[in-house]
Formats: sequence, structure tokens, C-alpha cells
Amino acid sequence: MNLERIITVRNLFVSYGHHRVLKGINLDIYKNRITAIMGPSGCGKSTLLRCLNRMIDLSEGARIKGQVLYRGENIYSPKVDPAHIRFRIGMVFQKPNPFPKSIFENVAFGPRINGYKGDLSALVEQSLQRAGLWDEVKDRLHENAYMLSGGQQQRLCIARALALEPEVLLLDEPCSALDPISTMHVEELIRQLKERLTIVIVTHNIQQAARVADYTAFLLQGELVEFGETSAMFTVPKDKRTEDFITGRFG
Ligand SMILES: Nc1ncnc2c1ncn2[C@@H]1O[C@H](COP(=O)(O)OP(=O)(O)OP(=O)(O)O)[C@@H](O)[C@H]1O
Repeated sequence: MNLERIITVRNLFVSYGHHRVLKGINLDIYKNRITAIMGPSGCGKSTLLRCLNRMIDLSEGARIKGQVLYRGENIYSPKVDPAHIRFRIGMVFQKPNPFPKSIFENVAFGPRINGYKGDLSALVEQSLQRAGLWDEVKDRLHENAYMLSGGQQQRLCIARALALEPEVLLLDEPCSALDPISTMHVEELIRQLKERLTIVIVTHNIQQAARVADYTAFLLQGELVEFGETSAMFTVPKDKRTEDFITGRFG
């Protein structure tokens, strides 16, 4: 099987003030695959995710050492524009955070401010289709996004990210605020999206990693304990700590 590395994390350390949160992480993210970052609360999952598209720059007091290569280029090099990186590597957060605007405007906003020259209505429709939301909203595009359910709002946020046609999508616990049915919809959507994109999803939910991810990284107290194919890790974990975590002995 031909796996292409799209992101490579090399010897990454992150501290907030004197608190070292990531301790020498090395990790490969493969193109058109879903990678889960799993681990107990506070182990550094979101911090690692935020390092992958320089969102970490916005966290006050964060200091980064090491490299994150995107298509072979270190995104922390001074010549790299973080806005460009965030454009190519989009992000969806834990809590759905639509803008206080119409459903249409939520999706159209990013492309418009980035000077999109094509047919905006067609792009909005396509993005909502890809996010599995079109049929539910096509007759109410001009209603305020806050009228949607939590699960629909999260799929709208995914559509908003997709409208910028990113190559990689980072999802930070995208289902933690959703009910089981909405979670199922979002997980199904994530599986469909990997045909076009590369996905990295943070989850503290072991079952979710097992259900959706091709690869899983297990993080504990800022260290990468184990990384590999999800099916192998869940059947024959290499590290005792991974085994303890997936069998529910802690976390
Ligand atoms: N901006 C910040 N300033 C200071 N400390 C922070 C900041 N963000 C995170 N931390 C600390 O860094 C550690 C790792 O946090 P992080 O959010 O990356 O973990 P996590 O595994 O995603 O946790 P959770 O599952 O609870 O969201 C925690 O101890 C947290 O308190």
C-alpha cells in the first residue's frame, strides 16, 4: 500500500510558561487517512493538534521547539505565512461555533474574504453537500445558523471549513458536545471526507478512535506512547500503558 506522508512532526516540544506539555513528539500523518490523537484529559492532545496548523501561535505563553513539516516544509520557518498554513490545514473546534449570520453566509464568508472569484452559490451548495447537510438546509439557507441543532451546527462548521478547500482538516473533539445520533452523523461524514482530504481528529473517546481512525496516536502526559494502525493497536497494543488505557484501566 502506497502511503504518502503529508505532515511530519519532528522532536516537538511545547511549554506554557514553565509547564512542559509536549515532550519530543515524532509523528507522521498520512494523506487521505484518518488519524486519531487519543489520550486522557490534559495529556496534550489539543496542543499537538494546534501545532499542526500554527493555531498554537494564538495560545498565549506557548513556546514551541522542533519541527512540523507540511509537504516537506517546516511550517515554523520564518518565511512561512501562518495564514496560508491555516488556509491549507483547516480546523473545527469542540463546540460548534457558527457566526451569528445566515447558514449561507457562514459558508460563503471565508471564500468571499479570500477573494473567491467563482460561483459562490455553487460553492456553498457543494460544501454543504460534502458536509452532509444540504438536504436539511437547502430550503432555509437564509435563516440564522443558530436555528440549527447542535449536530447540524457542527456539520455547518465543517462545511465552512470545506468551503476553503483545505487539504487537511483538524477536528478537535468535534462530537463531545453532540448527542449519539449527531455523533454518528459526524463520524459517517468524517469517513466520507477522507476520500478528498486528510483528517486528524482529537478524541478522548476510545470507541470513537476505534470506529473512525485508520491510525491512532496514544498520548500520555505529553509523550507519544504508541502510534500505528488502529486495528493493530486495539488488538495487540505494543505498550502496557496503551493496553491499560484501551481496556479502561485509567483515563
Ligand atoms: N493556553 C494555555 N496556557 C497554559 N496552559 C495551558 C494552555 N492550554 C493548555 N494548557 C495546559 O496544557 C496541558 C495540556 O492541555 P491540552 O488542552 O493540550 O490537553 P488535552 O489532552 O487536549 O486535554 P482535554 O482532553 O482535557 O481537552 C493541560 O495541563 C492544560 O491545562
